[in-house]
Amino acid sequence: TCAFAGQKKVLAAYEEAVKCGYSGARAGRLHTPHGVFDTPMFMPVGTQATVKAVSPRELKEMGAQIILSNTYHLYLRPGTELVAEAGGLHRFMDWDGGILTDSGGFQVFSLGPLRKITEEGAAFRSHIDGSTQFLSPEIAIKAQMNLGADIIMAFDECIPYPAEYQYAKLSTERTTRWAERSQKAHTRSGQALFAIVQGGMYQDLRRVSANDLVSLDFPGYGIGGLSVGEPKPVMYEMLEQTVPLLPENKPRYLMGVGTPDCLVEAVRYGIDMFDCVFPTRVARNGTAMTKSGRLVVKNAAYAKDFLPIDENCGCYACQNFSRAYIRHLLKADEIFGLRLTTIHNLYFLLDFTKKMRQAILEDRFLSFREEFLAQYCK
Ligand SMILES: CNc1nc2cc3c(=O)[nH]c(N)nc3c(CCN)c2[nH]1
Ligand SMILES: [Zn+2]
Repeated sequence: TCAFAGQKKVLAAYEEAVKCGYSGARAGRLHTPHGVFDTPMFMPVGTQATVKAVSPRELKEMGAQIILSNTYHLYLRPGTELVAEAGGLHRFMDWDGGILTDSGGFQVFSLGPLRKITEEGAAFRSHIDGSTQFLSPEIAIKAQMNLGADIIMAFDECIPYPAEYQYAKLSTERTTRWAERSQKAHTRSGQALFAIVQGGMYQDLRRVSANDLVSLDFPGYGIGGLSVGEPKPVMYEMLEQTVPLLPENKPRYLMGVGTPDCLVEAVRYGIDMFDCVFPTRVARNGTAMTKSGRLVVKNAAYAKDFLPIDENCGCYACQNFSRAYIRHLLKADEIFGLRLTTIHNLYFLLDFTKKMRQAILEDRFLSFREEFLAQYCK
């Protein structure tokens, strides 16, 4: 069922399937124009309209439901009007699953040499050609309407870590005003706009940010400003302060997270959606993810290891190739090597979220979490 909020049909409606006992963990289903998707879910990152080294067919095969693309990059190159002329991002990259675009709020501060932030927006220099650029809530929303993702994000400032209380306070209040401007600029029906909770690492600012954004009534909520170098216990503390204030019948998306241990903790607090470049990025330098931790398949130790990366893994790489073969490819700088480690790492995280969902539905999530954390060395 799709919930209705005000006069707009909420397309990322959230029907909660099961709530698990003591924890806030829940298994839900997310309704979008491109399908109904299961949560908890991991979203592979396809920053420039491609998940690096894998095809849409392979993504579908490994169970990807929603993938993420970045407005910042596509706005600078090839331009979001061009993508709109091509028929929108789904057509352009031949992906018929769900797409979520980030608003640029993070990339502006983490990529381009930042020029200046004002009430109006953020001026910066393009990391591609150094040209002076400007993003505001209105520009970021227009760009995302051009791209045509199923879920788009409000324009925000990801507060750096550490940050002074006063700066975090002023920035968070501005991000809330930017969320309201994002909402007013968002005129495309059939597309859900999520707000992004900020507040730095300050409990009171996190609560104010969450309450202010909830009163503006969005169909879903991102939790931003985390996984920016803070200690994990601080991230969990911010989740504990924030998640309970968000509506139970709306999706919660923890931005930029993360490793399996962070995922299982965040699901316990009630997070539904995740994205992270980690699995694809470490794959490209020859590191594979397993339930016991990382396996640097490039290491000499695996030169004559004819077993798969993980013999219990159902991915294309583990079903057909050995560690020795993948190590050989990586040492020889063969592109297929990167493809195999990427396929494995994405499959691992997609499968991990599926296993968490199953555990929640069978009301055994807390023991699943215990067993996983006991075996996984960070
Ligand atoms: C890797 N850590 C991380 N923290 C983030 C915070 C925000 C954040 O606070 N705002 C936005 N718009 N994006 C963020 C992202 C990008 C997610 N793909 C983050 N990534
Ligand atoms: Zn595998």
